[in-house]
Amino acid sequence: MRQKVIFGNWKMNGNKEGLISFLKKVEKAIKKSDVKAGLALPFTLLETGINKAKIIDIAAQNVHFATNGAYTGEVSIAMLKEINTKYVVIGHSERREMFGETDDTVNKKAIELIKAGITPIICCGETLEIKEAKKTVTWVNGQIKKAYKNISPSDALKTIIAYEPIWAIGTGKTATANDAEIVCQKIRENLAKIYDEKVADQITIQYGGSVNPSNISELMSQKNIDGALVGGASLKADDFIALINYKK
Ligand SMILES: O=C(CO)COP(=O)(O)O
Repeated sequence: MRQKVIFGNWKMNGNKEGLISFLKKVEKAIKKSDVKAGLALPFTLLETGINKAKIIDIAAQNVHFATNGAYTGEVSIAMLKEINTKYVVIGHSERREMFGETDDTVNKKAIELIKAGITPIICCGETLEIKEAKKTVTWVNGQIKKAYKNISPSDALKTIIAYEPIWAIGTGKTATANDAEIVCQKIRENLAKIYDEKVADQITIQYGGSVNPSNISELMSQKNIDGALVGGASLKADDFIALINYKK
């Protein structure tokens, strides 16, 4: 059985003091369970998070695929590795929309992260326009196919996928659990076509988009939804605790 993996994505929020008290409160309250909890933090908070967190895994929200060089403002994989970063979120729709992330850069980042032993959390998801044109599955499967180009089956197992419909991010509109399940199931079928069923069956697929303490249980009860990537609701310790300790 796949383990549930619930990560908060703090986006461009938070500070050191707030993170330290958040971790103290949350780690005390997280019940021993089979849920893996994580937090994707801004670069400046990574080291604090990694040093202070005992249970929660820490992720970066972006990285550059190049080893080093003239990329002003960017951070390399080696830099993240030096501070012991275990996960990096790549291809988030906000990065695709505002910072020029493409399927090609997502693929390059995934390949280099896997080489470095860091788990990429590969984001995909459709706009409202694509959803309304009933092209969600084609779109998302296209993103996945390109993200996994030249990645071997054994390396594919070292990745996580986050399905985040763009129209559901920060809008309060969640995909219904059933709609999210259908897309996640289609992603898994696509992985089975790219690789095989055994590989597809082992890859964690998270859902993201307005996940909160009141809808988490229903989403997590779906067969093909293996966790969540949570923005807004991960910023408050009490909500994050409720998400991790969700009622099964
Ligand atoms: O983008 C998200 C997580 O990466 C989702 O954000 P919200 O949970 O705020 O909708």
